[in-house]
Amino acid sequence: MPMSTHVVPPLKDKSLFIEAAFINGQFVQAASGKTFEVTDPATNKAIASIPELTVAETKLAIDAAAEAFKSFRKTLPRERATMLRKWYDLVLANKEDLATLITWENGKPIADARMEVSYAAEFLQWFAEEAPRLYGDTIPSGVRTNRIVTIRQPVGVCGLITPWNFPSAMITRKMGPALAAGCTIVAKAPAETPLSCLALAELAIRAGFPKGVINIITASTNTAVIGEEMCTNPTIKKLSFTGSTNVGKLLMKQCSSTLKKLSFELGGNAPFIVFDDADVDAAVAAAILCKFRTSGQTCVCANRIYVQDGIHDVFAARLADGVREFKVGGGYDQDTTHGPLIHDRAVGKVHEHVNDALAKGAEVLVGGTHLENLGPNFYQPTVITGMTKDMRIHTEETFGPIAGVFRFKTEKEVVDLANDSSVGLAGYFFSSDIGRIWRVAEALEVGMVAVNTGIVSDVAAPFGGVKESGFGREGSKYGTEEYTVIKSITFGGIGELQS
Ligand SMILES: NC(=O)c1ccc[n+]([C@@H]2O[C@H](COP(=O)([O-])OP(=O)(O)OC[C@H]3O[C@@H](n4cnc5c(N)ncnc54)[C@H](O)[C@@H]3O)[C@@H](O)[C@H]2O)c1
Ligand SMILES: O=CCCC(=O)O
Repeated sequence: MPMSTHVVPPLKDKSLFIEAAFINGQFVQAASGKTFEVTDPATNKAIASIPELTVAETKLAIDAAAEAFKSFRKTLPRERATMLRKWYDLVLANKEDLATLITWENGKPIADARMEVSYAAEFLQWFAEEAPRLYGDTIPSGVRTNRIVTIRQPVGVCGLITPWNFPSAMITRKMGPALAAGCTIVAKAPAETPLSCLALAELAIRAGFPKGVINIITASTNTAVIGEEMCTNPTIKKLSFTGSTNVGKLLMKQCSSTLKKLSFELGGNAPFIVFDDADVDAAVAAAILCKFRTSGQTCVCANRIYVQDGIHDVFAARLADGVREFKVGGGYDQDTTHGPLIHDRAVGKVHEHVNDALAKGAEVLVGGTHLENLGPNFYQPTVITGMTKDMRIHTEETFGPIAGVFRFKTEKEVVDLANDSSVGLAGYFFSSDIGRIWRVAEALEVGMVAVNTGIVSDVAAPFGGVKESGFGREGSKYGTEEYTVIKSITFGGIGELQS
């Protein structure tokens, strides 16, 4: 494979820097010779040239996955567990290189990138443990002479599409359960961050996954036509997508022609509620983690921070103090706490949200500026007060480092505000009243509630949303269900004991 002329950061294992797609066990270039550039968000400089594959090459990958499925589906769960476990070990053994690649292509600080690699690896470990536990049921029959059992079988070839914000973890969260179930995979790597996905594929080969079981399609301008192929090709039996709600809706429409099994992990607009009876310091610390993780570019980041009247001013002042401590900079600087946004469109959206709030009467306590002196994609982490529900931050996911603080008076008022959204992924609140904790947790229209903590992400917990945040659950004991189908087997003619 041709090596790039770009300056590769000092990887211990340089073979993990891969500028190729991965089809049927081979790293390949596009037949057309076309490539697209991956850029470093901190500088906008090109860092890699990746093949721009076509629909025809996507079909080859789908066919390879279908061929591989014939034998992979028959592997013992324990054999798949062993491969997943080996892959987990290899990911951890190469943690520093994988983190270096994440920081390079995504921009997040190296400490966060290391945490992402650990998080990504945990999905492989977890599903290595789940593979041998794909249990069925025995079911009492309504017919005296019948007996019913169920078995869970792999759904088949799976199409996986993931975003750039967690270049490693979003892909292992899907590949882990798919492989545990005995499925084979065609994954479309995000155009902004394909390097992590390709390095993981190289480690998967070393872990022993047979050729054709994992295939990685790379493309930028051809993304939409390749997506359409993945949705309409009848050989793909399941599509799992993580990304925006609008793209999710398009893919769902396209998948209807072949009625695929679907999982959609889509956009959020998380409410973060702080009641008067909360521990304010704990709530401020959690809001900082939850809102500004990956510079606000996670689907579960707090988007609307509601603070009750009695503690509003002290909370907002302490939140702003915390944000003033941030050190924004390049991801490889050891003292950087927050890196750049992914690209200029992200910066543009963030700035529009701030300006919209200011024009409607909000006030900036800290931030509100594009830090062009650091690079094209840096935006100062921002705290705004005086937020109201007519502002864009109330209705749209900002996906950036802006903490908009709303004031509220009653429990009912804030639950109504929190639920006034077309999406429902995560919701957070802080309170010390056990009755209120139950009432509010039950009333929030979201897939994941966090009480007195700012982090919901845990491989053991089911991850997913309601409303237009999608459906299906990743991680947890439910994760493999998305990649299996239940078959019932009815045994007849059993009769009475023979004498
Ligand atoms: N619910 C979750 O678990 C979760 C996790 C991470 C991100 N997200 C959401 O993802 C969004 C941010 O990511 P984004 O802006 O890159 O989202 P996006 O929907 O634009 O892109 C997501 C992925 O889909 C691909 N894609 C785009 N158009 C496509 C098409 N027509 N056919 C096939 N693939 C296509 C992109 O290349 C990318 O890899 C946010 O809304 C965020 O909330 C959700
Ligand atoms: O951005 C979405 C996923 C983030 C996470 O799993 O914590």
